[in-house]
Amino acid sequence: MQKIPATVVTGFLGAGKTTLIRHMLENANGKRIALIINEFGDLGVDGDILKGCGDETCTEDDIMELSNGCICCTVADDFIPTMAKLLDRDVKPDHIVIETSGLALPQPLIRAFNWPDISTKVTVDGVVTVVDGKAVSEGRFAHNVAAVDAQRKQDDNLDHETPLSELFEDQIACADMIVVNKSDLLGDAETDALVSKLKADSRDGVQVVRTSMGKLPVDVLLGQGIGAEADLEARHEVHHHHHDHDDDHHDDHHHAHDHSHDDFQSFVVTLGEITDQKAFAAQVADVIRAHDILRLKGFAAIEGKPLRLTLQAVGPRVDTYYDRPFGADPRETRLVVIGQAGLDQAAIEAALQV
Ligand SMILES: Nc1nc2c(ncn2[C@@H]2O[C@H](COP(=O)(O)OP(=O)(O)OP(=O)(O)O)[C@@H](O)[C@H]2O)c(=O)[nH]1
Repeated sequence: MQKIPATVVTGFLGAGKTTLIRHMLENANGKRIALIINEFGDLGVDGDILKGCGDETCTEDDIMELSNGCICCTVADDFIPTMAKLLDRDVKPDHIVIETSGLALPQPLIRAFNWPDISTKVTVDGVVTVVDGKAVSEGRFAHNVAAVDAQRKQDDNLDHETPLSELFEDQIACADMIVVNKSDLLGDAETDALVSKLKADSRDGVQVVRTSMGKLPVDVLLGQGIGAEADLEARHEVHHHHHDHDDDHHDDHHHAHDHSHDDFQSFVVTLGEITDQKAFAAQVADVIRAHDILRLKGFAAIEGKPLRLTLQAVGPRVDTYYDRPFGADPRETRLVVIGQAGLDQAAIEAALQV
C-alpha cells in the first residue's frame, strides 16, 4: 500500500496559513485533500472559513479539528486518534494537510509520524513554513504580536517566555519549504533581501518562495516527497545569531504596489528521444540548480526503451522510473517546468537540449 503524503503547514497567527490552504483547496484539481486543523480556543475561525469554501473535493467531513491546544503536547490524546480515524475511512484522502498554530515546535508533531500505526500508512511530504514577509523583514515576526501573545497565554503547555524570534528560528529550522507571504506589502528589493537571508538561514536544499495571498501552485506546495519523519536529526533547533534588526526599520513606508503579474510561471519543453538516461537526469539536475527551478516533471522517450521514463524533480532531486508504454502518445520527451516568475525560458530550453 502506498503511504498517504501529509504536509505540515506552520507559521505564526496571521502569516497567511488559512489563506494559503484555501487557495490550495480551490485549485486542487480533483485531488482529495483532508485537513487537520489545530485550533486555539476562540481565536481560531480557520475551520469555519475553510468549511465555507464549498469545494466538492473537500467537504466538511474532510476537515478535522484538534481543539486541545498545543499540538505537540497532545499528540497521543488528540492527534494520533484523529489521524487514525482519518486513515480508517473507506475513501482515503490523496493528501493530508495539517495546519498548526505555529507556536508549538513542529518537531514533536513530525516525530509522531513514526508511531507504529501511523508510520506504515502516512509519510510527511514536507513541512511548509509560512512567514509574514512584511513583519519578518521588520523584525516583528508576526503582524499582530499582541494577538500571538494572547494565543500563547491560552495554553499552559506553551512556554510564555521564549521570544518570537526564537520560535521563528525553530519554524525555519524545521521547514522544507519557506513561503514568504505578503510580498505585496514589500518592495522587490526588500523581498529579495528577505528571501536571500532565509535561504542562508535554512538547511541546504530548502526552497524559499515568495508569494502573496498564499497563491502557491498546488504542484509546488504538495508532492515534495521529503519523508520528514525519517529525517528528524536534520531538524534540530539551530541557534543562529541573528543580527539586530532594530536599525533597519525606521524606514517604515509601505511599498505596497500592484503585482499584476503572477508569482509563478510554468511552461512545457518538448524534446526528441534521449540517448543516455543517466546523463540526461544529471543534466536536468544541473539546469534545475542553475535556474532555481522549483519543480520539473514529465515523461522522456529513451532510445531503445518502449516505456516512458517518468521524471519528477523537486529542487535538484530528480526521480526517474519507467511507467508505461507510450501507446498512442508521440514518442517524445515533454517536461513541465515550474518556478517563480521570471524564469529564463529560452535559456532553460536551450540547456535541456541533448
Ligand atoms: N496584504 C496581504 N494580506 C494577506 C496576505 N495573505 C494573507 N493576508 C491577510 O492576512 C490576514 C491573516 O491571514 P490568515 O490566512 O488568516 O493567516 P493565518 O496564518 O491562517 O492566521 P491564523 O489561522 O489566524 O493563525 C487575513 O486578513 C488575510 O486576508 C498577503 O499576501 N498580503
